[in-house]
Amino acid sequence: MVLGDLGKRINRAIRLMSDATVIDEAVVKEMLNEIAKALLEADVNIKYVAQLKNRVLNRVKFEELAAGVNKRKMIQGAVVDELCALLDSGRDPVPLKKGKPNVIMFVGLQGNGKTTSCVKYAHYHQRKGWKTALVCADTFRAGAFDQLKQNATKARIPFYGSYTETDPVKLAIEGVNRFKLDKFELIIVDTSGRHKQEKALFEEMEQMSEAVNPNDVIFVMDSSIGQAAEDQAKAFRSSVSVGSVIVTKLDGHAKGGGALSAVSGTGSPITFIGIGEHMTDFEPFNTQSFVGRLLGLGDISGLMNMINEADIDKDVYERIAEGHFTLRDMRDQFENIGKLGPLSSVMTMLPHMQNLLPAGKGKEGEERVKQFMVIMDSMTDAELDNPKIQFTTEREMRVARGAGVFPTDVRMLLKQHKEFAGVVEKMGSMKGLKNGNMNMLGKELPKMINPQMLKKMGGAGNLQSMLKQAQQMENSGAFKK
Ligand SMILES: Nc1nc2c(ncn2[C@@H]2O[C@H](COP(=O)(O)OP(=O)(O)OP(=O)(O)O)[C@@H](O)[C@H]2O)c(=O)[nH]1
Repeated sequence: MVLGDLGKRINRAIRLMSDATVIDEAVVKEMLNEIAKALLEADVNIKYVAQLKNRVLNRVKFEELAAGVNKRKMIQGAVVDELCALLDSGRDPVPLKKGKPNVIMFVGLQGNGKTTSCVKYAHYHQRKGWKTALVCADTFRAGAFDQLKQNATKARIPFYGSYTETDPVKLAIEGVNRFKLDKFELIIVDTSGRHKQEKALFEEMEQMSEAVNPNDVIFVMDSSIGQAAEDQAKAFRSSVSVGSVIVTKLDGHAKGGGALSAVSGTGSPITFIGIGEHMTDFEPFNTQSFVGRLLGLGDISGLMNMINEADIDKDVYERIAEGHFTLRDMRDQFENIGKLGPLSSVMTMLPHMQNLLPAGKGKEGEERVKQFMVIMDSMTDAELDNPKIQFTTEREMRVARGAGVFPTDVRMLLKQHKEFAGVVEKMGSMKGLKNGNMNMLGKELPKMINPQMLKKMGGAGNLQSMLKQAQQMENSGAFKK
């Protein structure tokens, strides 16, 4: 999870408070001091940290609390709400209009991730069905057009640019007009940056904005500058009408929390975050979801949206409900998860699941899943489709050779499959599960899971509440079949 350490420290402070025999003002103050320390180390401005502490304390008036009130839950809720408030700009982003040409201009300093984010943004919307195109109006940095061209080609996004034209405004107008004629719905204009905020950059931005009349201006900012983001965001806002912000490089910076809160403090909504160099290392930003994942509480509604949007094979869930789980089903499952997004991100959407992936090990888990898929690709159809398959040592060695791995890797895969298949078989024998009886599943599933793993998932209670949330989402029609 992005900012995993910050989340873990806040979580630990909340847990210590919850474990205290008596929860009084002193215990709550101690918890808030720990949370404040963690936030300050993430470079959150001291003024916001003090505000958060005061607001939580004001909400928990001990002398006025009625008997029987669940103090732990109430205090936890207050902390979550105030963390959300810390990241909430109070303003909605500019909505995009389907079926119309939306011109979006990207601005930011050089090297902050503007070009990369333009392509990620285009790719994200293209996957959601928007007719999207890119215009490279960065004539300042040599190589900017090549970078955009290469990435746009990889993502199959139409683009416009020139190696010879030196006037960025002229280029932008030509590109936007061409794509408007072709009825593109999202026309993204990448503009030049500079190493620092300087007159020439702001003048160019103003001219460009007047010329292409954008529906939205997105400011791209590197999170590594922490709370200094406030001044940068204000400077850009005073020059062009910035509608929203994309905060990049949150994958590697301890100061990310400071940057996010500082930007929100300027009143510009953060719409996306960049969490790596790859095209899919890009996530929509929503305060509730972000705080939920930061604290390991999960984001079931975000996960359901991802599942609905991804083109995944849902038949495998039917087979599981019937109690069958072959190696091919396991392969399909891995493929489905891969379609949702990076494994490390998907895991944080499930409550307490990030505990299963130790800090910084998300990529390792992803590599392991990829390796398992290569191993399964070296098996025969008969092996993949027989739920009770037994491998001889000879076959294990042959499959390992075919996949270019060690026989121990093959054995590890078979062991995992056997464990899953066992749970699935027991689930299949439970009457009512096929009709989606989550209550029954909530009671029975904890008995089938290895106790250590169950503990890491937050215990039986958490598993039940997770299933309940999923059921509520399903009942509300959020999960389309
Ligand atoms: N780790 C990480 N790297 C990123 C992220 N976003 C961008 N980068 C990297 O940051 C570097 C600079 O990104 P660019 O997109 O070229 O920056 P730019 O703002 O367009 O720069 P100019 O075009 O010169 O203004 C590249 O190496 C990117 O791969 C991110 O979210 N995480």
